[in-house]
Amino acid sequence: MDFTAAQADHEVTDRSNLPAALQVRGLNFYYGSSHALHDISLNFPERSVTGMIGPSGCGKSTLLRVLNRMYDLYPGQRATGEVLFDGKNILDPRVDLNVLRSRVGMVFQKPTPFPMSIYDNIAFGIRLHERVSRSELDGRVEDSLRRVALWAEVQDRLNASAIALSGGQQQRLCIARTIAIRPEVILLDEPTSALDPVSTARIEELLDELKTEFTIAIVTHNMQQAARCADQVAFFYMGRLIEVDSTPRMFTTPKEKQTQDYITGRFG
Ligand SMILES: Nc1ncnc2c1ncn2[C@@H]1O[C@H](COP(=O)(O)OP(=O)(O)OP(=O)(O)O)[C@@H](O)[C@H]1O
Repeated sequence: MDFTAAQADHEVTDRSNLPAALQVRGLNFYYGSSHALHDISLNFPERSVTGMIGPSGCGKSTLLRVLNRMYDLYPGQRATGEVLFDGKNILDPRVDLNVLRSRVGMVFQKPTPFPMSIYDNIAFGIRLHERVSRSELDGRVEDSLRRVALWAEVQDRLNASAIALSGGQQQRLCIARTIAIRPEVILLDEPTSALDPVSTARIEELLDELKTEFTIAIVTHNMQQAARCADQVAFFYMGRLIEVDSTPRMFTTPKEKQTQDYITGRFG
């Protein structure tokens, strides 16, 4: 891969010295008796993008779903170890999951707007977590839509159904919905895999802006995307974290042979 060309338009810097917003320590994860993640330890530096790459089935999405306890919705799935967020282990059963998920937001592969108006898609989550006046709500909706560069396209049809938006617009709406709640961390699971190249580029530009304020973790199959967007990249293989490093080092001088084989397209 031509790493320099992939990065040309994006600022990717070594932010690994920033304090970690999330610290994963000795994490193991099980789907029933199937051991899917093995002893993962990984820091997510604050106000940075961490890219998670690796072949299908290596555990990227599983790790992402641990970071906001999404797996808790499914019986038989369990995690051991620690994920420290603000000094507290979010795997602790006493953690309030509504609060956690308002602080650690998630955007999925397929855009998932609610079957309601564009305005209500954003307002819904805000109303769920806070008591705000109508004028403040209007301001928050507008601000969130502006942040994802959607305001100009939808300001005249805020009461129209979100389902009528294009796929790229829907995904930006889902990101707006997530940031409207003012989380600290945003998790994105292959957020552009269902989008065309123009919509993908817009989302990637957006991530560059959002990282000034939020800590971002993104799962991607697309190595050019990881090179363009991420400040650090973590490579997973068969449920293990093989290597994590700053993006330039990861793509130019990976330490492990498995990483090298993967990024040069020898498998995966
Ligand atoms: N609900 C489930 N029940 C049982 N096993 C599961 C479940 N979901 C995932 N797994 C298994 O856990 C492992 C990790 O899966 P995961 O979806 O995290 O991988 P991934 O790296 O995100 O893959 P992909 O890139 O294909 O999305 C795989 O072996 C998968 O088969």
